[in-house]
Amino acid sequence: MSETLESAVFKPVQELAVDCNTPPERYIYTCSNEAIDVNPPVLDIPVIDLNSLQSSSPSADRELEKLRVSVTSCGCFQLIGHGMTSSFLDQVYSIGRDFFALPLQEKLKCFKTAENPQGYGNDSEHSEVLEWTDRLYLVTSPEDQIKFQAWPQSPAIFRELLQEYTEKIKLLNEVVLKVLSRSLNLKASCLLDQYGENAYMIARFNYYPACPRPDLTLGVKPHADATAITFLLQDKQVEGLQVLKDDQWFSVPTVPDALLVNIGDQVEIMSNGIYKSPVHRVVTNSERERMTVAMFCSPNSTRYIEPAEELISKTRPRLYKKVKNYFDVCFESYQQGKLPIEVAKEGCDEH
Ligand SMILES: O=C(O)CCC(=O)C(=O)O
Ligand SMILES: [Fe+2]
Repeated sequence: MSETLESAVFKPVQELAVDCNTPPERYIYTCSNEAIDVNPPVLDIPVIDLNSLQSSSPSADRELEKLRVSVTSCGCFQLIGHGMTSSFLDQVYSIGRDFFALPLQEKLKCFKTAENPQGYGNDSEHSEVLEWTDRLYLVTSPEDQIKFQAWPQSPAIFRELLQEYTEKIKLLNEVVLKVLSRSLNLKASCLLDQYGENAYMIARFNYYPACPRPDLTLGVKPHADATAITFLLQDKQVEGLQVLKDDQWFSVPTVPDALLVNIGDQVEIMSNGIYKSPVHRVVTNSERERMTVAMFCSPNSTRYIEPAEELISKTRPRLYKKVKNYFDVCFESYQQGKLPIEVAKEGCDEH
């Protein structure tokens, strides 16, 4: 490999975790006064069956109501009946697991750079509190944004499988946006029309090595996803995701073959805040590594999104302004030390 400046200072957490008794200072999460609770109560997240939602039987209405309640109360739901087989999801999962099991030299062939943030790496070049995780971050759609040079050559099936998964999630995302519209009493195409064509899809394989002190470090710090929708393929063996609800952390269980569907900031905006993008974080495990595959779906950066007209009224005024390229909003918010959703709210009545 040609060693870049970035890869020279890169410290994979995977390597750090070997023979580590205490995480280095930079990984100690000091941003909260409370200790990290690795075993909070379990969140009762409804399991939504897409087959049942799309059927013409009366159970479809019940399922739609369950979806509405679930998204209103926790901003996410567990989706089954999505049409992807268990063995296909296992294959998607294993291309990530196999990639992180490669020797470092091999993984570094996909190393991200300052010019191209896609690829393998973590945030160890940054100075803030670091997260106990390594990642493989790849734009998978639209085609002209894909940087295949950052995609692993090994395992050999990686590219074909991730592209197949992308196509399946693309279709699933459209269906989910339609059922979310219906659950808000909007016409089925309402959210999808705003979402538009040539949307962005990003795959992020999150690898969390076992950590000697889960009470001191986080796999991912508290955040809300900047997406429209996130689909998360969880680790079947090891849990770690937590969602903040009513100012308390809850752990998210893994449901076999379900995809966890997370409402992102951009659906929060389009729904005029009826659906909230949940704040979540990831805790580590002292015994076992964990890996997840997140698929982030967002409108194309040229697209404007705003609260649906039908959801604005005298009693429920418009809460967010019209925004374009939410990644720019995120950057602006980061510079101002605010949450992106707060920036989307500023001066909304002026637009
Ligand atoms: O790994 C997880 O459980 C969640 C990861 C996550 O929140 C993210 O990638 O945005
Ligand atoms: Fe997230």
